Amino acid sequence: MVLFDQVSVQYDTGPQVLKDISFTLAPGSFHFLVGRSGAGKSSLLKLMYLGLRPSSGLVNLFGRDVATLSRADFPAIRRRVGVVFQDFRLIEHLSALDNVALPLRVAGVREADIRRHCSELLSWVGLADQLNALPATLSGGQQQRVAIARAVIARPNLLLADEPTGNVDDVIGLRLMYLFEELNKLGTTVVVATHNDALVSRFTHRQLRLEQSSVRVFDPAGAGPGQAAPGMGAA
Ligand SMILES: Nc1ncnc2c1ncn2[C@@H]1O[C@H](COP(=O)(O)OP(=O)(O)OP(=O)(O)O)[C@@H](O)[C@H]1O
Repeated sequence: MVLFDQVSVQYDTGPQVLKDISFTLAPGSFHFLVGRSGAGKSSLLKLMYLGLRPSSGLVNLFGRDVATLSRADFPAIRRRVGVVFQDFRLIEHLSALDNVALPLRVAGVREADIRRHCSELLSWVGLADQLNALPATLSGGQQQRVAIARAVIARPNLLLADEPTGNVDDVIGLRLMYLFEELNKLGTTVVVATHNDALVSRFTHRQLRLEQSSVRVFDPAGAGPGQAAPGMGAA
């Protein structure tokens, strides 16, 4: 599903943000991505949704080496990836429902089905009364839930969530995690980047730990720290 081999990232003339990172994500796996602020979590996620090219090394998504992809290949890959951005990136002139509907409209789903699916999911995340609200009229936590609903509505193969519980209270945070777990049970590979150690410790999912530009795979359910190498550890 995802393979990184000796991947490094450097922005312009700055220091290396990620250095020789190698890991694999097996289809259907669930990982937390943890590390202090500035450790490179968002950069690593960007590599997985074609938002950034590695400075060196190999990134393989869905069996394709991203270095060999042309711009024309991007939309098909991106349709398979749901992203919850740290800053939400909702379309300001569209209602909550129409923001969530975007991936389904791109996929050509029937309008009646779109309205039904989107209202059901928005109700499930506690926004039944805000279907027609514009993003600017919603709180940060409500906008975050709209962003999450938009990322999961089309059941992506890969879900990447950047601090998806950063703006909500613990109860809603847990509910959103359960939503990700449900999606994972249906086959979606999930990566959740978070600072929230308390949340991470409630689950036994594997962790990609970013420290000093390197990644280490930790399996709380297993024998302890593992090595991060292609074809093992996170698979
Ligand atoms: N577009 C960019 N240009 C230059 N430097 C960047 C850019 N994006 C990120 N960086 C730098 O790369 C490093 C890693 O940033 P990144 O956002 O990936 O970390 P993070 O772990 O997601 O942080 P946070 O938890 O605070 O969101 C930081 O030092 C940041 O300043």
